Amino acid sequence: MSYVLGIPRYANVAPLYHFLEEGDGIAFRYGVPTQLNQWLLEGSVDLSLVSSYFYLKNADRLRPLPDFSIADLGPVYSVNLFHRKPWEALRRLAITTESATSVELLRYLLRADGVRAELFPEQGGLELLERYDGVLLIGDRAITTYCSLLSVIPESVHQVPSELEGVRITDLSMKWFERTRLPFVFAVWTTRKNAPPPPEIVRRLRQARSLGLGNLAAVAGSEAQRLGVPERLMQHYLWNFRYHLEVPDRLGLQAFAQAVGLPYPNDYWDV
Ligand SMILES: C=C(O[C@@H]1C=C(C(=O)O)C=C[C@H]1O)C(=O)O
Repeated sequence: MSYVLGIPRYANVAPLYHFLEEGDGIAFRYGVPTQLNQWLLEGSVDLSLVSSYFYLKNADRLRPLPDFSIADLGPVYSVNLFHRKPWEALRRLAITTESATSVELLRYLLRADGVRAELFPEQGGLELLERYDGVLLIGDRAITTYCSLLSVIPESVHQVPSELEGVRITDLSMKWFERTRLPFVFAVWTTRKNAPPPPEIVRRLRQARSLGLGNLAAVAGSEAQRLGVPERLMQHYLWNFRYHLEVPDRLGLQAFAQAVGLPYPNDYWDV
């Protein structure tokens, strides 16, 4: 029987699995983070990238690998609140149903600034701005939405616009950085506590990550094609991530646990 890996099909995950071969004891199951979170708890996947918030909330049953993350320091470019009114004036927001972490991050950032907005789960894109003050999008959808507003690809990271065609783009990871000066961890590879990860699988995951990061241009090329966005933009997007859950990332995760009032277990598989 194959060992089942839960994978969000987002461009930011591609450097981890692009060079991982299915078969030979490994099967993939794709889903959005909110689905994968449930599948892991239920047992229909064995090892999955799960939303960091979901992990923290279910830390009595889950344990992550020690050295894998989808994290970043500063802007992430794909966890965006699109809005017309200023941040302080936001009252009714549509939120993605794909993510647990980003929604809790948004809740925290609003609360920290004393902004009293109500959040409503919705599926859709910028058309929701007709009915809401803002729309939270993540992953590929946030990237393609950003690109649809962008007329020129910025030459420098300092030229990435935060407002396009009257729509403001608030990058939640950047807002987190301004507050904490720490990385933000969106997801971790996690198993159930009663089912340790086979070392051979972890070895293959590490090897795939090395190949993915070492050949980022190839990964970016195939993801750019899949999403229909410029390759140069995809490369910049991908080189921005932190995939190793290093000490600064762990400190970021600890600060996030504190921000949302959950304990930080600091307990990883020794593998
Ligand atoms: C930063 C992102 O990372 C993703 C965000 C997740 C979440 O918010 O639950 C889960 C997995 C990550 O791949 C993104 O897709 O925009």
